[in-house]
Amino acid sequence: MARKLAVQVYNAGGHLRVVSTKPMPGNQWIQALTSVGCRVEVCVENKTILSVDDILSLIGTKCDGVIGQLTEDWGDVLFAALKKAGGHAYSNMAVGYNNVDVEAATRHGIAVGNTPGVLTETTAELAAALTLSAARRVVEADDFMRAGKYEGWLPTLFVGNLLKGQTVGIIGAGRIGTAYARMMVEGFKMNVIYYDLYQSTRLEKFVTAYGEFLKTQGEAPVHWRRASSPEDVLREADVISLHPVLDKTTYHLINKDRLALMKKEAVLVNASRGPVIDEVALVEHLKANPMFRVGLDVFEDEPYMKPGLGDLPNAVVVPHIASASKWTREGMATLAAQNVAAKLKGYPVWPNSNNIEPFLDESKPAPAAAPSIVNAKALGLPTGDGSKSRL
Ligand SMILES: NC(=O)c1ccc[n+]([C@@H]2O[C@H](COP(=O)([O-])OP(=O)(O)OC[C@H]3O[C@@H](n4cnc5c(N)ncnc54)[C@H](O)[C@@H]3O)[C@@H](O)[C@H]2O)c1
Ligand SMILES: O=C(O)[C@H](O)CO
Repeated sequence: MARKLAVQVYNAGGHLRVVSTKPMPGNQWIQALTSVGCRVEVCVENKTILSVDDILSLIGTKCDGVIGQLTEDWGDVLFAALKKAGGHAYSNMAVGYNNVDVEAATRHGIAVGNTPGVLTETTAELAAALTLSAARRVVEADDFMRAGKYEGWLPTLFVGNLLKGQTVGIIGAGRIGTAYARMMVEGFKMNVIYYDLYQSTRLEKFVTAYGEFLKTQGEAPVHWRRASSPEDVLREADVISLHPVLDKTTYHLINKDRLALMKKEAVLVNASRGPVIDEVALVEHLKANPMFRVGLDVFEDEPYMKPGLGDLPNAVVVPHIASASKWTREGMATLAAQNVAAKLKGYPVWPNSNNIEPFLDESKPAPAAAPSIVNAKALGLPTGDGSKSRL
């Protein structure tokens, strides 16, 4: 018999029961649910990652919708239980949903939401921070300083890489990859080479226009190139940042053979998902190439690092914090709640998940639509901007 987990209840009399597996920041998300008649139960158990059994006990025998986290295994067992409890809606509080078996959800008629857009710039900024930290050896130098080893300026102390005028490689030039590329182009006048399954005309147009602008300032223009393979990017770029989704096509996209193609002094950044890199191969590569550096926000077996990674001075490692700004995390919670609330109310799905701004504008009521439902088509859900009613 599953253990009962501690929950905090909002709007106890609400007729629709929605569970959030974690407390989430801000109040707007609770408001989005209670204002449409939901009783909201937030799991406050002191346990970082909930098991499937934990979540089964939270779902119980009557549950209309759930907001869950990327650390949880949302597969057939949980969707079957949610369906049996009368549920119709699930939302990840994340844009990535590789922890969700969307086919299983669809089979059980459950809509799956995610939270695109609100975290694009925040995540790209952290990737940029990791790039700078790795290129300029910020963490190594900080450790050295705190250890009382600094005896005075030296011409050879912590020499790193200059970014200006170098080439940045993007693998996965979607929302975040494009935002990161723009930062590196505008900030450091880097040239861009990218690999994606689709053409990123937005990125290409931006780099072309910025190159023209630089020319008017009497500066060298920047250039872009779309590569026909990840190998082209790895061979050519001085900095490579990974921003694809995690699926079968990107699992271990960076492996031993591909690491060997990269420049000896290249910087590799990953703020996508850990399994995009074969982390064992990466540890070996870092050991053999001390001037090769990485900045990692995500790890293959989170919360763990592969043996040896944490001992290497040429790796900067942070605990999956790329979307961790107050505005972004509150916005993610709001979008997740709006996905669930709108589905339970029978509202349509917002037609453009690349523009979710109207859902985050607190000065106006949110559109009566679900911001982003990834299996909307498979479930045959209608799309619409919700102009007929408001959430
Ligand atoms: N570290 C974090 O905290 C954090 C925060 C936000 C997002 N993410 C991760 O970043 C990912 C990207 O988010 P986004 O909003 O930019 O998504 P997006 O859908 O806009 O971009 C993903 C891009 O990956 C491309 N892609 C898919 N398969 C590919 C392949 N085999 N090779 C190359 N490119 C491929 C897609 O065509 C798309 O352009 C998310 O799925 C999530 O896993 C991590
Ligand atoms: O996919 C996501 O949204 C992140 O990993 C958490 O922000």
